[in-house]
Formats: sequence, structure tokens, C-alpha cells
Amino acid sequence: MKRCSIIIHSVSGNCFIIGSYLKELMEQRSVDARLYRVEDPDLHIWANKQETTNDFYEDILALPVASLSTLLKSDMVILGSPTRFGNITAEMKTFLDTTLPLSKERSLETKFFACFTSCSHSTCEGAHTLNALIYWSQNMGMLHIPYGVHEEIENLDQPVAGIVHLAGKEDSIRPSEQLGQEMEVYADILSAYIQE
Ligand SMILES: Cc1cc2nc3c(=O)[nH]c(=O)nc-3n(C[C@H](O)[C@H](O)[C@H](O)COP(=O)(O)O)c2cc1C
Repeated sequence: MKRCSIIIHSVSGNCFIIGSYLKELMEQRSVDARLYRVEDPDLHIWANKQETTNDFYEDILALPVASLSTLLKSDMVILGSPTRFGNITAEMKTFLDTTLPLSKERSLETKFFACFTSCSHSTCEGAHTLNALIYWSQNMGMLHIPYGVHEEIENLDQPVAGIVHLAGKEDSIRPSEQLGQEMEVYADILSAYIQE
């Protein structure tokens, strides 16, 4: 089976929920899907003061930490990061900055790539985050698979680049059935590239 590594950073749990569901969807489509996290040394502080972090704190910590070998062993890499001022988080950036040798060696060239984000209120700001992640994948020579246009889905509010979740001011609007439909469509598209 081809391997798909989903690597997340998540503080309030939304990227964790999306990543977990995507893993499930990819597994249902005969893909060896695995979920990883990037390191976040401050997460315990957030868990102490924010209920949304506390909800998934142990589940997030239980995930294996992604490394360069995670990327090298994957046929497809999916990155999920919260949006911070229209960009990825410092923690996701720190992980991506460790990949410089892989870009020089072109070790990830021709592997498939996809991405998602969660933000509070702005699909537009989320789209900037997706672009930052895609730009990293282009540096690696990876092949980005977009979400695309889907008129069959009723409430059309996704950028073509990937998945954006809107969590609201308190981060407490968890990914919905609507987003679930969009993710199913995206899982169909993504798995088609690596199904055996
Ligand atoms: C420092 C900071 C900056 C943020 N910037 C944005 C932003 O530019 N646009 C937005 O819609 N949400 C913004 N947010 C909200 C987060 O993207 C939101 O909490 C997201 O759901 C977190 O994902 P998670 O639940 O996986 O941690 C920001 C949050 C923080 C803490």
C-alpha cells in the first residue's frame, strides 16, 4: 500500500479533527494513512487556560512527531496548520525549516502534496495559509493536488487549493457535516493518485 503522511499542528483541536478524519477517509480508500504532529513546546500552557485545547490535548500529544524520515517514506504528504495572521504557525514553520537539506537533494521530488487549515473567520486568510504550504511543496518539487471546483456540493465556500475550516471567534465551531462532505470529495481525488 502507498503511504500518506498527514502532519498537523493544532492548538484548539480543529486541525487535529480534520487530520484524523482525513486519515480515516484515506484508509477507507486503501491507502496506508498515518497521522503525525509537529512539536509544540507551549501546548500544555494553552491546555491549562483554554477549554478547546484541553478537549484534545492528550490525543494530540499521543501522535508521533514527524521527522525528515516521515517525509522520505511517504508517497503523499498532507500538511495541516492553523492560520496565524494569514500564514502558517511558527511551530509548523520550524518543522518545515528542517527540510532544507531535502530541497537541496531533491529527495521529495514527484511526491504528492495536499494541505488544509483552520482559522477563525476568514476563508481568504486561510487561503493565504494554504498558499504558504503549497509554496513549501513547490520548493521541494512536489506535486500539489488541488481540491478544485465542486458544483455538486451545495454550500460552495472552499478555495480550489485545499480545505479551509472556519472555527469562529472561540475556536469552538468544530468541523461540520458540510466540511465532512468536502473532505470525502477531496479524499476521493487524493487517493486516486496513490491507490494500488
Ligand atoms: C496569533 C493568532 C493569529 C491568528 N490569526 C488568524 C487569522 O489571520 N485569521 C483567522 O481567521 N484566524 C486567525 N487565528 C485563529 C486560528 O486560526 C484558529 O484558532 C484556528 O482554528 C486554530 O486551529 P486549531 O484549532 O487546529 O488550533 C489566529 C489565532 C492566533 C492565536
